[in-house]
Amino acid sequence: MTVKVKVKDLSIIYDNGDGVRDVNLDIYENEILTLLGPSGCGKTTILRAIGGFNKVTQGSILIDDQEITNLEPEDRPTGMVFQGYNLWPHMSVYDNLAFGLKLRKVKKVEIKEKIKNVLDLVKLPGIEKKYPAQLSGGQQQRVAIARSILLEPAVLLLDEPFSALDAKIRQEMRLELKRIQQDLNLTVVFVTHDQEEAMSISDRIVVMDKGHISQLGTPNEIYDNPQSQYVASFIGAMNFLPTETGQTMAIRLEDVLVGPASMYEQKAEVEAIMLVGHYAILSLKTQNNQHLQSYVTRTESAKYLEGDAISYQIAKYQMYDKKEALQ
Ligand SMILES: Nc1ncnc2c1ncn2[C@@H]1O[C@H](COP(=O)(O)OP(=O)(O)OP(=O)(O)O)[C@@H](O)[C@H]1O
Repeated sequence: MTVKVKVKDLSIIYDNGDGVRDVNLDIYENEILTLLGPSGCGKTTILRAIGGFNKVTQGSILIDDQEITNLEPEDRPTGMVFQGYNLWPHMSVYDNLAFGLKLRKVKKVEIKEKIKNVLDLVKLPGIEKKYPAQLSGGQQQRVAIARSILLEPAVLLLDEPFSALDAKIRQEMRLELKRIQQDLNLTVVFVTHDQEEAMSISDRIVVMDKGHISQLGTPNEIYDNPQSQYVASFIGAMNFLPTETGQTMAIRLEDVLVGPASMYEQKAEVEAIMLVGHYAILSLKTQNNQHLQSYVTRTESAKYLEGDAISYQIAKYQMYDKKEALQ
């Protein structure tokens, strides 16, 4: 795999001491790499540094083996889309899209052609004459992405681009982005604090915690093998049970198998049944008064009532040292 962006020993320390420290990261060509973590963990700081919007305290950033650490944003082969839609409200979609191309002295007929093609790509054909205020949030964000793509960046940087959109449009936009990225073979660095979003669009995810990388891996690697309790708590749903040895046992909800009272060795009582669309979450109280949750199908959930005696088995779990505080 070709390394497109290399982040080497990068530290960015703000005046108040916050920031990111000693970040090392290789981003491959044609991948969507997501920086994921809670607010303030340093995702945006890294993304902005790649785009040239943050002063680097130490370390370097290379794109296609060329050092770009101190270049101005406009001199880098990157395109950035921010949280808001950042279209110019007084300009038509056409003028918004044409702006960067005109600066690059692209010929008028060519600009027209490129804008037509990119609007087809983001599935908004024929909206050249509209103004941003006449578009929905999702449409505006597609235009913002189209504007970045038009300049053919080597790397597309997206900072929570869908966070202002409602859940359904957000999901559609994820699929759209994945399609566009594959159509154009783009290298994308994506920032989000939404683990579901990260899981669904990324080739690889960087889970961040307080200015450093906690874990880097494919969505499956991170889901199946979280290397710390912090990562385990951040990705997907988990049961955390304290053990007698002072460690914490982490169990995915799908790894708690439940059945009638005689089925498994471990016994429990049904505390609550919560329907969540096509499946349900069964809450159990174990014999030593611990609480466990399990995913069951709707059909399965209909077999139980609160207070029923049932049995369970833990199919898979991981142990973490208690020393590591849950965040
Ligand atoms: N310009 C700045 N000056 C001082 N501190 C800053 C500045 N920008 C960010 N920080 C601090 O640096 C840390 C990392 O911030 P950053 O914006 O990168 O986090 P984030 O993970 O992107 O968070 P969010 O999801 O809220 O955007 C935070 O503690 C933040 O308060």
